[in-house]
Amino acid sequence: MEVVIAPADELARLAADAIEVLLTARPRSVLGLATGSSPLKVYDELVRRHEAGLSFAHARAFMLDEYVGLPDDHPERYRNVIEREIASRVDFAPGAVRGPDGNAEDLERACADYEAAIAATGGVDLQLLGIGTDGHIAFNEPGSSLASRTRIKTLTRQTREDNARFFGGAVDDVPRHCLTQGLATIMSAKHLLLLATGRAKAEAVHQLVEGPISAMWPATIMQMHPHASVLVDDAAASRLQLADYYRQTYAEKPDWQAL
Ligand SMILES: N[C@@H]1[C@@H](O)[C@H](O)[C@@H](COP(=O)(O)O)O[C@@H]1O
Repeated sequence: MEVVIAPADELARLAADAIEVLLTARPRSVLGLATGSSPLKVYDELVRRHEAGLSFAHARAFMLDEYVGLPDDHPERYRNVIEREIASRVDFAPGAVRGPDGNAEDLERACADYEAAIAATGGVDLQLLGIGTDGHIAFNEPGSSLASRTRIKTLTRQTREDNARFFGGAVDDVPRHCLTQGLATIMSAKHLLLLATGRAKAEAVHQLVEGPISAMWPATIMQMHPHASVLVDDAAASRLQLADYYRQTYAEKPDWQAL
């Protein structure tokens, strides 16, 4: 696991670099897109690079998760968030960006179909991730099976309170259920790239990088991934025990070594 501690703008550039290198080498790559505020600067940076010539025309993308039961046109439905923040701003082909269907009549079937669709592409090449204050990735809340696949989950009160800011502050308007890629689904991606900024994420980041692997902090499963990059700002890094070592490692990183 590589930990990079840097200002948020630099983190966004590093993440965009990794995506640009991938798409340039293999235009048909499969990207994993995340919602939440953490990846927004990365998406802005990708849009700038798209305007400078980077193409997504042959790429495909899969979203991590979706609320259950939000109307199709609700602005906070993750499908609409991804469309607004990135998909509509670059040149993905129609139908190239997919998410789990939180309004399907048969939700279990929708989860199984989603797993099959990801597998049919050969799997996600680079998965962007944020982290919840309780250590969730996608919507894998504490207690999630470390071997889980896409399924229905119940959101914790903490996550609904954290996300209430997207619903005008009204926690009761935040859905109680979601469909989410499981931890094993996420672990199948070839490169995991997690972004976290702000002091509210400091404990979750400490557990993710330095805690024991446990379903209580689901993101800790990333310690088992052979290629995981954790990009954090000073505030999110403020509880890391080995912060000096991570800073030194990044400062001494050879020029030829990518994330
Ligand atoms: N399902 C999403 C996660 O994918 C995201 O990583 C997390 C953190 O969000 P933010 O980046 O806004 O802090 O919140 C949500 O619950």
